[in-house]
Amino acid sequence: MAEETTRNIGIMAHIDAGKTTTTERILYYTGKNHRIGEVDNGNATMDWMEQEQDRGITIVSAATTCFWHDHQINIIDTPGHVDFTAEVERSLRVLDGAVGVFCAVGGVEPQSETVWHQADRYSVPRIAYINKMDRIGANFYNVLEDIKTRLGATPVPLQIPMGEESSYCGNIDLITMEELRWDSMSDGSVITRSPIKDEWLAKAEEWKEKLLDELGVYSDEIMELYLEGKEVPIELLKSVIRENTINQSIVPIFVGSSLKNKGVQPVLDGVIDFLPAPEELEPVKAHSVKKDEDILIERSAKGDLAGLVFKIQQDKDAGALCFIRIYSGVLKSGTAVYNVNKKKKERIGRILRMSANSSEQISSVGAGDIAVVVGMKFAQTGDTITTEGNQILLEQMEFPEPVISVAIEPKTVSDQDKMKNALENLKREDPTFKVAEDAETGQLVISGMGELHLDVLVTRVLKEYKVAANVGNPQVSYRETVTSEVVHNEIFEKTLGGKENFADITLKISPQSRGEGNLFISELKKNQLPLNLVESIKNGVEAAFGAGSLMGYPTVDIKVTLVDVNYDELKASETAFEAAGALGFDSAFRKAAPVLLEPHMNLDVLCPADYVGEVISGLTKRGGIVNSMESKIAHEHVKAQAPLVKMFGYTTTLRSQTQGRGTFAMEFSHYAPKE
Ligand SMILES: Nc1nc2c(ncn2[C@@H]2O[C@H](COP(=O)(O)OP(=O)(O)OP(=O)(O)O)[C@@H](O)[C@H]2O)c(=O)[nH]1
Repeated sequence: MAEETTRNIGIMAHIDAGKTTTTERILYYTGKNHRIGEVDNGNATMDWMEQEQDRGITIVSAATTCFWHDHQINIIDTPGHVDFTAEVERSLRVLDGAVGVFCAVGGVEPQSETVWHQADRYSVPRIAYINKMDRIGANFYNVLEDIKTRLGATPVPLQIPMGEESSYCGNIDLITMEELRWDSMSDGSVITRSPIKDEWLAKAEEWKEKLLDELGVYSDEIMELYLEGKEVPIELLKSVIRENTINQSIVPIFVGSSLKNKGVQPVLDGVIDFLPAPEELEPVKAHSVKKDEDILIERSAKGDLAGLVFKIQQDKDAGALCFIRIYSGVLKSGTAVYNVNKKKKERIGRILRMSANSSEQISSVGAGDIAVVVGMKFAQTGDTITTEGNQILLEQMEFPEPVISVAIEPKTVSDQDKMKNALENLKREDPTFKVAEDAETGQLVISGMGELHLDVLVTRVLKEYKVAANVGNPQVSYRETVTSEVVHNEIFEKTLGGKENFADITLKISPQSRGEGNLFISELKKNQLPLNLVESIKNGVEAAFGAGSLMGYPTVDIKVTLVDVNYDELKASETAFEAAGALGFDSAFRKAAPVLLEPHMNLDVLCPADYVGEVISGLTKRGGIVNSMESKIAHEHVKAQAPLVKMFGYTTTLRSQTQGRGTFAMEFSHYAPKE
């Protein structure tokens, strides 16, 4: 299929906005599904993992292909919970456009705000779909306002609903000025288009004017026709909307009720009409390993192969499924490729195109497309796949450090092996998940981005991989740093294998600002010490950065300066200088007034006005600082900061404080000294 007919899109939504229901309808109408899967029955095809069905939420993004009006749409499912940052970021990285799904009752919830802003950072063009128009309390116009004020976006409705709640019966298409109706008793496959009846005419004209007025800002041609009272051709409207959606000036708005099978097909039309095809986008940023310089890669099937592994999913039968986005060239089965990150060659076996519940084997996949390669051995999420001759790295994905951890201990020896395998698989899938061994207790500690993230990981180890294990309570991941400047002299002297090893170095250790990270620099004069030995000291210091001497947590924001050395050519060795670096750092660290840092989180809490007092006092009790409070249409929005350690179990507290009506999002903000 030609490139210009491909769309790689994500569906972004707050939990419960109806992403799964909407995706199901999309797959149904695009003819891939035989029946409509209902989330409530736990048989939705996208939610194929057992655990997702238990929890009723979508946690893992699957890439699913469907076809609509001679276009291929690859849907990259995007989780809506900020605890799954890595999932969100990795899918944003490979999609070219997105559909934001909002609930007509709840509007913009804190988590959709976070995900929306992540998409801003990745410059992803978006259209939005306001779902659940049939629900009691549905208000299309409130959500428009919310999108404007909370997301800072420019919503441009291309459709408006006829009625709301139980009287919601269809949409007015403001582009063609027609009524669109779906038979309530049917599966919604058939749309009846008819001229607008008197009842809706005034409203339709009011919103058409608003549409023209808004688009007139971007097009003199539209503005002139509008001012002269002339008809604006549909093609002109569509091309101006397309251009300004792709450059992210506007967000076209669609509306419907996925559950009632109304309003979904126009969203699919919108994906094709207004979201970009891969080759319309800027060349891709990459780094040439051989030349050590940044380069741009044309998005063409004729170029050298460049693909990004954006997801790994373990399949019980097939093994590792590697989801790869191809940016340039063609990936063919039976050929050898090169994994630049792992510096390993791999053979490409089967290539599959995935639909929600089946897969089709294909022989190749070209630039702009997405496919799954079965059984790659080394690939990990984030790796670049290319040819050996063309060593380039696509822009790397950056993930925040995990802030919470839990100890996990296998019950028997056989569980130990199973757990090793499980953790290894999970690590390949999820780069924000870390495994480490506690230096003191020898216990395995796994870390993640939040309580829910860890909970999901632990449940997968126990249930999916069937490992019997004891699991500790979640712990905050602390960091260690220094608060004063100290100069320290370290002398290393040891006879190893009959040879004297000697190093004498002087290090200055000083605190850096929060977030600056660790740094090693050398202030030695030229020729004071051979460069390989400076490198050895650096290696020693950097290895020691990994564990502070307070409690063994990683250190942050420390600058180490090598200020002097005593070099004895006969006794000097790399081993000695590396050891001196590591030991010198440890001793200097101890002297430089070290402190423990704990993660502080940004919190966004939404709740109805009646509960806001209790919510704020609850946050204050947990050591939170309320930064602002704003009254929104349906709720109060409280922004606060609090130490993560005090926020354990907050989901439950908030639920009981607000009778289930409060929601919150929490994100890492900064590290601060532990009180
Ligand atoms: N009344 C009404 N309910 C809907 C509509 N769409 C979805 N729902 C219901 O809303 C709930 C959440 O829908 P999902 O499709 O699972 O939402 P989601 O955004 O995928 O949620 P997660 O998988 O948790 O992220 C389910 O109970 C759906 O039946 C709608 O148009 N109207």
